[in-house]
Amino acid sequence: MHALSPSPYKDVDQAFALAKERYAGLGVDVDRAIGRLAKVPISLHCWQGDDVGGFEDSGEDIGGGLAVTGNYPGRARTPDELRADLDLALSLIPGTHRLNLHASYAETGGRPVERDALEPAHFRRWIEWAKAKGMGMDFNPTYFAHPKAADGFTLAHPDDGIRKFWIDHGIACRRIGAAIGQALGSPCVTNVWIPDGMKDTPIDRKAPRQRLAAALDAMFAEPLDRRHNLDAVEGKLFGLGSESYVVGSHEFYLGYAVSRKKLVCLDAGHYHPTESLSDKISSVLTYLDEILLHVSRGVRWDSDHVVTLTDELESIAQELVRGDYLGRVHIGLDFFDASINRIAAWVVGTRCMLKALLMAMLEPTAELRRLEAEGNYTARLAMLEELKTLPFGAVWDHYCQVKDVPVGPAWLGKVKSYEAEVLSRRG
Ligand SMILES: C[C@H](O)[C@H](O)[C@@H](O)C(=O)CO
Ligand SMILES: [Mn+2]
Repeated sequence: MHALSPSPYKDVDQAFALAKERYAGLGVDVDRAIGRLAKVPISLHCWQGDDVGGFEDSGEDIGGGLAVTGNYPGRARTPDELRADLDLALSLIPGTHRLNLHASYAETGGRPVERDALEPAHFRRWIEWAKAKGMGMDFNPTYFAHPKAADGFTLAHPDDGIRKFWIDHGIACRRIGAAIGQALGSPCVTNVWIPDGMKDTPIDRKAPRQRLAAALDAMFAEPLDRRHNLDAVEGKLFGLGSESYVVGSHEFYLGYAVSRKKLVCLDAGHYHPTESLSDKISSVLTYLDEILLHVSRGVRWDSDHVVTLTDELESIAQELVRGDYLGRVHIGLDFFDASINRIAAWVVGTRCMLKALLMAMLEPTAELRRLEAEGNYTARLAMLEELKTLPFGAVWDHYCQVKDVPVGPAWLGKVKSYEAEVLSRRG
């Protein structure tokens, strides 16, 4: 037990010792699994903390076919509040992680700065904050909540001037991404998602896609050091108000990423409900060196519910571990829920992602592979079901304890105290 860990669970060590024996009986080295998990950063998205509001104070609606529901008190209203909330969330999640920031979270000293004129200096305080915590950062141009995106088109806009504005925003953001990556000594994944699409059946599906490809080429023209910045492109099946046609579909971006050597971003909420992100990982990694994940949870029309330990989350983690893909996959989260405590949402989602990875790392994969290769599908199925009730929780509790974060639901008490002392005082 970690000397500094005040845990209400006196039996964590004992349970861990028994669990370790159980896993060892299956040939699984629990300590190795824990060591592997500790090396996996999850990129926490800033936008869960303030309902995707950002700090531009432009008065614009979120737009872009995105919707945040709920009015739980305590939304972060300033960058300092958001950083304080993230500080608390990160203190309740085992391991060292990353921050995923949107361009609309710039700090411009109260002076409005247009998005095509943003510079690394506007993110200096975020970079300093991450550096002090030994964290890396990822970045996103913001193609919504802006008058020039009000008609639902940005990089595929038919108007040359508007398209140019958004290309220049992308150029500015790639430079900011590179500055972040250089400052923090870890490549920044700069992910492009645009809302462009149509509510009803378009006549011309072709021209907007041709404009988007050309706009992306112009935006990506400047070569940047891959040690500092990695470009990613994120597709989507539909959005609110773009139900019939999305210019940047999955197929569009997969083709773009393969032909231009970019990362594709797979968002778990962006496919037809009968499709699963987990099945796409090994397909796209056959052709791409690296990808970005936006781990989310789609529920009916909404693509962005808080991540929980679902079968699909377990499958995603299994694919990453079984395929030995962790060095090629950047794991980010993407959800926004304003109906519950926003810090708790980060903690639940990130802890679930880590739990799923740990479960996958505790799998006797070599043995399961052997059964499959022998065609022994009966034993494969039986083993997969038996593995589900192994004492995984005891290993997770031990991991939280050695990483000096609360074991079990004890973290919720810290969030509730912060809610009473800090969040409830926000207007
Ligand atoms: C706020 C993000 O950029 C956004 O969620 C995007 O990644 C997305 O998934 C849009 O549906
Ligand atoms: Mn996403």
